[in-house]
Amino acid sequence: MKNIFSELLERPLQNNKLIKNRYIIHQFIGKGSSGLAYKATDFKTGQSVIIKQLRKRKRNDLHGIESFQREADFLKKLNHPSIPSYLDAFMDEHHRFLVMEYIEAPNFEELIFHQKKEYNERETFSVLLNILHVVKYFHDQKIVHRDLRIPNILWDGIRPYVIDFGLARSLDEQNAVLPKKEKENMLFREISVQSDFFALGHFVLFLLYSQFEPQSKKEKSWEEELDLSAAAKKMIRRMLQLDHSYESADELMIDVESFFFTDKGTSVLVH
Ligand SMILES: Nc1ncnc2c1ncn2[C@@H]1O[C@H](COP(=O)(O)OP(=O)(O)OP(=O)(O)O)[C@@H](O)[C@H]1O
Repeated sequence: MKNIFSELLERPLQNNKLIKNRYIIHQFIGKGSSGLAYKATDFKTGQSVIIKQLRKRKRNDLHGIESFQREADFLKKLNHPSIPSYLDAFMDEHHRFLVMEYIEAPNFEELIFHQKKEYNERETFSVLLNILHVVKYFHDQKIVHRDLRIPNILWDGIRPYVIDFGLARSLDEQNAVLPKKEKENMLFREISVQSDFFALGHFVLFLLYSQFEPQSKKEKSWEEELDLSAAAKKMIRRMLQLDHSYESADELMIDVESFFFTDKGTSVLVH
């Protein structure tokens, strides 16, 4: 009960509030499972930033603090134009905060469901290839994201951006004991590169379904509903681990690249 009330009473910080004598809050963006997010300006540098604030109910919870800390550590370690740069982390008497570069781009949830963008097969796999360059970068650093869902991938029309490393883990922790709720969702949450490909399989299906218009009320599988090339089906089946799974981002990238040399996929390569 206490948690429900403290959650309801957890009011976001007010616009124009100054924190750490440095950051001015402009806009409350939303509440996620672990924190509240704000758009702000660092008035020392003039830069737009995102400030994440650990939720009240998580601030004494070891898992909550650890995952907040992990996200800060991974962002510090990663240095890539498609991943927000780590800027700062600090505590005041009530809260923990993480500050990162603000990325001006809509996410795929916004693009598909609000802007009603549609993606055909070639466009979908072109977007995927661009994302795989980023995924390869962090997999090479032995980091798996474990939450590559449409709200966590942003797109400015040229470049993808991967945000929210709150569930990311190091591949060195492959034998770590996962919380029970993560165990129930092993294909998404396993500490392995395959869990990121599994999530990307679902990501690809979200993009492909943007063009889909149901012909009947009968529920069918994606393979029956979508009119896909054999190459596309094969890649998605492997990402979803219905057939033997991909071992690395390189292996998947080779398949995506060769898809563009088949009839269906001429030259929409954007890097
Ligand atoms: N670097 C960034 N640039 C722009 N917007 C961002 C950035 N990081 C986060 N956001 C925005 O803030 C929202 C919340 O951030 P994030 O997903 O990292 O928080 P979370 O608490 O882990 O949320 P969830 O539980 O939904 O995964 C995102 O949906 C996104 O719209």
